[in-house]
Amino acid sequence: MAANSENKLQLVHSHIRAFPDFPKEGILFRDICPILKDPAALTAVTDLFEEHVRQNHKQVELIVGLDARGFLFGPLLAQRLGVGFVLIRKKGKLPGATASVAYDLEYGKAEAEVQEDSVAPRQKVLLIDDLLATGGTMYAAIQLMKKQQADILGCMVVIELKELNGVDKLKPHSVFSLVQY
Ligand SMILES: O=P(O)(O)OC[C@H]1O[C@H](OP(=O)(O)OP(=O)(O)O)[C@H](O)[C@@H]1O
Ligand SMILES: Nc1ncnc2[nH]cnc12
Repeated sequence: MAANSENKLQLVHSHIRAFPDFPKEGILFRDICPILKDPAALTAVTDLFEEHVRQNHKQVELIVGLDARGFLFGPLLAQRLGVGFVLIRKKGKLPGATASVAYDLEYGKAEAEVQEDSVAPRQKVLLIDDLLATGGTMYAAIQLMKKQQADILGCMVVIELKELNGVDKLKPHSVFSLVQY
């Protein structure tokens, strides 16, 4: 990896905090708020995602972000790439006709929705979120994109919690992560 990219990764890494027992006992919560507070760190995240997409997924047509923290990184990346951004939201937040799917979280249960007219059949999409834990949220997003008959190019996250094996749940789809724990 180029020295420049390595420096950017270190900058991102140094802007992630860990909070034990949040939101429940036994969960080590990885907090990305310091990244958002430092423009250099947020630019580094966007640069690294952009570099990955330009090298591996030139054909991308839409960035699809997951509620809520995928919304913090996705639109910045989409704007850089000159493509659109689509929201996958928790149930009950999107107007109009929606498709939905239920899923399990590391610390609970939820239901995800997308507007039916947001992605056209065979559109090439990349999914983005801040963090991959069990992979339940990203798996639900993949199911929603399949319902839309999208062409899923891959998934991207800032943080991957490797011990939870979320990547296995998402196969054969690829997961690109900046920081791994
Ligand atoms: O891989 P998983 O086990 O599914 O967990 C990862 C998801 O959990 C967090 O979101 P959360 O549902 O807490 O919602 P928030 O973004 O609204 O805080 C995180 O931002 C991911 O979306
Ligand atoms: N450990 C964790 N830290 C932050 N967000 C999460 N979402 C699911 N697990 C998480």
